[in-house]
Amino acid sequence: MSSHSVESYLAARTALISEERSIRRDFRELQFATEEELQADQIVRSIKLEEAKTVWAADHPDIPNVFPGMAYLSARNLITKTKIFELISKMPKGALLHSHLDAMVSASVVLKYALEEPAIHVKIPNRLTKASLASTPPAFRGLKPSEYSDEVCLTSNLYNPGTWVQIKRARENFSDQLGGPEGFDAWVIDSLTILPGEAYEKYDSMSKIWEKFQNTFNIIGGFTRFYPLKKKYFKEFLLSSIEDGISFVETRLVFFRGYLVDADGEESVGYSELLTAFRKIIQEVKDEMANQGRPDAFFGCRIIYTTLRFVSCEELDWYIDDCIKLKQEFPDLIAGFDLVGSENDLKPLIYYIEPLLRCKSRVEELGLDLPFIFHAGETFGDGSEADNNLYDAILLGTKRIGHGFSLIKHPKLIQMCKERGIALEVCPISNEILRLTSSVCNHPLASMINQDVPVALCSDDPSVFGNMGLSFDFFQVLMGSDLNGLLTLRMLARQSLEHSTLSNIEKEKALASWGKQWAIFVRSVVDGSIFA
Ligand SMILES: O=c1[nH]cnc2c1ncn2[C@@H]1O[C@H](CO)[C@@H](O)[C@H]1O
Repeated sequence: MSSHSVESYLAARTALISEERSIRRDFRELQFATEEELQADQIVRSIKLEEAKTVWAADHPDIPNVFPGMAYLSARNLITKTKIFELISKMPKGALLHSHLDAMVSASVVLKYALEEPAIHVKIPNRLTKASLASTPPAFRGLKPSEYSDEVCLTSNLYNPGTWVQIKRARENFSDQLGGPEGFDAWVIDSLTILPGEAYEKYDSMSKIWEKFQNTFNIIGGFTRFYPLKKKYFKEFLLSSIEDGISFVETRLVFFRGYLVDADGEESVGYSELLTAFRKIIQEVKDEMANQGRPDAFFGCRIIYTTLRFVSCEELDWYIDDCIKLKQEFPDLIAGFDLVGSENDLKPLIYYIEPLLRCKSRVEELGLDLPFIFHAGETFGDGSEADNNLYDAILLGTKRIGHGFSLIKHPKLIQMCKERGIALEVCPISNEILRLTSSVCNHPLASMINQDVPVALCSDDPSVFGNMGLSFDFFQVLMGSDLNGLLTLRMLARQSLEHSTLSNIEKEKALASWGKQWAIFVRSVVDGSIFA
């Protein structure tokens, strides 16, 4: 009879764990960590352990289901009080590769900008009462002086639904019963953001939460189609990203066939003019950083041209044409092409196969560097149309995959992403709020990282979700696995630059700049000055 000794069992166990760990991605990270990085990693691990016992194990009477990696919107106020968050806020994060430009500046700042614009007006479709306030969305627009009305109050009994009121007046005269001017601010801000009660209770299905989510874009569009505001918005997006340690961005902008509205209310600003303004703002921000002695803080911004997944094939041909023209005019600015909107409800990529293949041929003929960078697999389906988008995205040669949440179910596609260097733009907080997962702890991210699928961590729509910058998403990554540490975050930051659309030479420069900032950050963790 053979005997099983505990010693030999423990030896086999240790051997298995180390064998398995050695094929995980983070093991390779360890191989080229400096002594100082290893020390910093230990410091982060001990703070994480400490806070698991204090912050995340304490009783918080007003907060449900508390644990590290818990539902983001409920956790947010706790997160911002942690030392880990303070530390991550100061971390250089590399590139932000997946974001939607209309959701990048916090709602309170946008409202402040709007109140400075006399042309911006607001209207509502029905009477506002305490009962109807939360379900009545405001609509905004920049008007021509000839369209201004005498109406000064949205909340009076005499208000005729559908009449435009100048935003500043609407705010000043907002009824006291609805909270006065502060009530107006809260109403507008709530219409542009998702609150915890909405994400976790009121909108308890994916289609309900998507409806609220999509509405925030319909509302914000009234502001961001107003050209003077859009320019301020864009600059604020870049500056606030830099303050969070992001040094390069590729952001998705939905292009329409029409024009933006100028200060005089005329729809007269085309996309060439907008992109020229963006280019100037990017340069201004680079100059400002250089003047502040922070030349490594910002490397630039590019736009991923997008249209929505409900256009017809003929319309898509038009948008592709438009995108190609703009790429020829702004080769430095246009990074790629994508289709956006709910994959679960709208058209799959295969529906557009003819225009997409025509696009591929033209881009090749013209020798343009204009990759597809498709959203795909933002679903918990396995074999659904949204999930099948992964096959099409990869076959069509996508440079990266937006989300790829369902990739985990596809062994062959995982292998292809690894072989071809197709990075996933993973947005854990977005996926949680849009009801694909209940916590970062059961998000496929850890599995993707461990299996060595390239990943860039992204925030998606931070002004709607309240995860401004990338600090909150990085925080969640640290919470999402017991093994994730500072080296995991280093890997994600570096991969974001490696999988950007920058040329190889630009990438080297951007990585070198990031490396310098990273070394300073690591030192400040080790010598404790980060908390000074
Ligand atoms: O996570 C996402 N997946 C798919 N589409 C999205 C996501 N976030 C925003 N949009 C879409 O992008 C447009 C603005 O750029 C919005 O209209 C929204 O439908």
